[in-house]
Amino acid sequence: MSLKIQTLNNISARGLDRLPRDLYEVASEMSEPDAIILRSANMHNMDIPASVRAIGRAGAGVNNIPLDKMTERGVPVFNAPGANANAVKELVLSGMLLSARNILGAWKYVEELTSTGEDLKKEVEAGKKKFKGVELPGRTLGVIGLGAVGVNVANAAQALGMAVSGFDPGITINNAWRLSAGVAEALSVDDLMSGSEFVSLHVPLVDGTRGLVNADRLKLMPKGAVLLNFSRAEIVDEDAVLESLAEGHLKYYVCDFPSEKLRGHERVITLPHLGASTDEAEDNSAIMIADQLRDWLEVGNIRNSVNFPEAIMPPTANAHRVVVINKNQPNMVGQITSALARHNHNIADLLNKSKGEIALSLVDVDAEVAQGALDELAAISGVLCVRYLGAIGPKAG
Ligand SMILES: NC(=O)C1=CN([C@@H]2O[C@H](COP(=O)(O)OP(=O)(O)OC[C@H]3O[C@@H](n4cnc5c(N)ncnc54)[C@H](O)[C@@H]3O)[C@@H](O)[C@H]2O)C=CC1
Ligand SMILES: O=C(O)CCC(=O)C(=O)O
Repeated sequence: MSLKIQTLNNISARGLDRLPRDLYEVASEMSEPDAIILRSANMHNMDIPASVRAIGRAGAGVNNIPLDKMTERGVPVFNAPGANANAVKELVLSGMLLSARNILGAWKYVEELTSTGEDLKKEVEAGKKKFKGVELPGRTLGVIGLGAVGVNVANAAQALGMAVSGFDPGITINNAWRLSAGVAEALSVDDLMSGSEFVSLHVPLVDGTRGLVNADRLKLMPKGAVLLNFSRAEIVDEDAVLESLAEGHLKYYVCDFPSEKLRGHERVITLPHLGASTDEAEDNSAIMIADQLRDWLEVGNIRNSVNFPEAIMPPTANAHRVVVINKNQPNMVGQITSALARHNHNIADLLNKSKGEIALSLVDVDAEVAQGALDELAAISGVLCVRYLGAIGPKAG
């Protein structure tokens, strides 16, 4: 078996090394790939070949991938939850410090001084009053979205002495356990914004979060507040931010998504989508994605898919595995097992899971599966895809 993996962005070599080259061909240009690994490349207008059986996002956000189209085709999309969360947290903390202490303005001031010797020292001392800042302990921070990144940001800010509140109606039990006890629960986005001198956004870009921070909500923030956006550009109404800065209401906008309008503004700090760009985050994300893709392509297991159910079934000794992906509708398992029975196949183990419109069955059959049986499975109405993985398990002793 040889599997072809196409990369659409630079992916850490430590991750790609998890794909053994006797089994995998990995390249940025290839025809008919079995899977695609990417970071921020925009796949929405891409012609995705029919050969693709998986997409792996080496990161968190999947708004650059046509999820609905992939679900309709029966293609799982994976991401790497939490793999880059510490990197983003550290940049958010940097952003808070850059804005609280006016560091970039102060640095620019010094860079532009042309005097020397004693005159330089005098100018330094005379000029520094323009850059007086504030300290973080006691300041209020509101975190919108308490997922992998948001919880890290909230906990770190609290450890620095800030008074932190958070809003996330969909917080997972796991993230609720990770959250420091002192982080207060805001009742709504409006409630959070009206009580926060710093607001940091950590929600995915979906229909419900597009334009989440608008002119009305910016007005709720205290005068002199700082907004940090390391989520996605479209979550914030950029014109409203520029207006609020011009009115002297918002003090700083710190974000990871530059635009023509934002660039050059003295109270906007934009970084080149740098949140996840550390050695550690790039390695973690690529390793996680490579391992998950291997588990899916070779064994049929699904971990951390955003459009497919979690499905993990240890291979049965001496069995041959069939993976069936179908629309989540009644009587599919019955039809799948009947089709196999018609070909005298005995089922050794079976797992069926569903999520939204998609269902997946992992079927371990105790002998090699005939092509006729596979054709019959593929012909069942509602089946989107059938994959025959063959003998994947240990040999019985
Ligand atoms: N700048 C960068 O390089 C990076 C940016 N990101 C962005 O940050 C986002 C969050 O990343 P993670 O924390 O890893 O994702 P996550 O999936 O762990 O957390 C997202 C959280 O947002 C919550 N949420 C969704 N809609 C909400 C709403 N309307 N109000 C409040 N909470 C809401 C969810 O319940 C979830 O707990 C990503 O989707 C991505 O867009 C993530 C990593 C790197
Ligand atoms: O891979 C990157 O550099 C971007 C990371 C990111 O935005 C994400 O993980 O959502």
